[in-house]
Amino acid sequence: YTPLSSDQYSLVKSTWDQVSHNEVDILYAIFKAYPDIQAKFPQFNGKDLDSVKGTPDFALHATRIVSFIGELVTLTSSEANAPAVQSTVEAFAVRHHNRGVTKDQFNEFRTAFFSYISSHSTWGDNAAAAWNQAIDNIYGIAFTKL
Ligand code: HEM
Repeated sequence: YTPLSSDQYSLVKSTWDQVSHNEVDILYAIFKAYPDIQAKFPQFNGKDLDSVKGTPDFALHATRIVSFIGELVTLTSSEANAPAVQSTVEAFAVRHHNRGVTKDQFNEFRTAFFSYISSHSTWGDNAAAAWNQAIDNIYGIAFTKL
C-alpha cells in the first residue's frame, strides 16, 4: 500500500469530479466491454444492454458504484483513513466473493473504468500514474478476499 502524494490525490479527485455525474454511462461502458460482468447481475443477466440502460434498476446500481468509488476517493485524501479503507474494502470484497465475482473480472472492470475516465477527463501520464497507484492500493486489499 503506497499512499498517494497530495499532487496525486488532486489529480485523482479532479479527474473523478469530471466523470462522477456520468453514472449510467460508466456502468454502460463496463457492461458493454465485459458482458460477463453484466451476467453476474440477476436483474440484468441475459437482457439486452441497450434496453436495460434506461431502467430505474440500472440507474440505482450505477449510482451505488459511483457513490462507492467517490467514498474511496474521499477516504484516500488522508492517510489517517487507512484503517477505514482497509475494513470498507475488505467487506466489499467479501460480498463480491460471495456473489462469485473473480479477480479476473475485477481486472476487466479496471480496464473498462480506466478507458472511460481517461477519455472523459483532462488526462495525462500523471493522472494515469495516480489512478494506477490508487487502484493498486484498493485492489491489493480486495484481492486478499476474492
Ligand atoms: C468486476 C466485477 C463485478 C461484478 C460482477 C459485480 C457484481 C455485483 C453484484 C451482482 C452486486 C449485487 C447487485 C444487487 O444486489 O442489486 C454488486 C453490488 C455492488 N457492487 Fe459490484 N461487481 C463488480 C465489481 C465492482 C466494483 C469494482 C465496484 C466498485 C468499485 C462495485 C461496486 C458495488 C457496490 C457499491 C455494490 C452494492 C453494495 C455491495 O453489495 O457491495 N462492484 N456487484
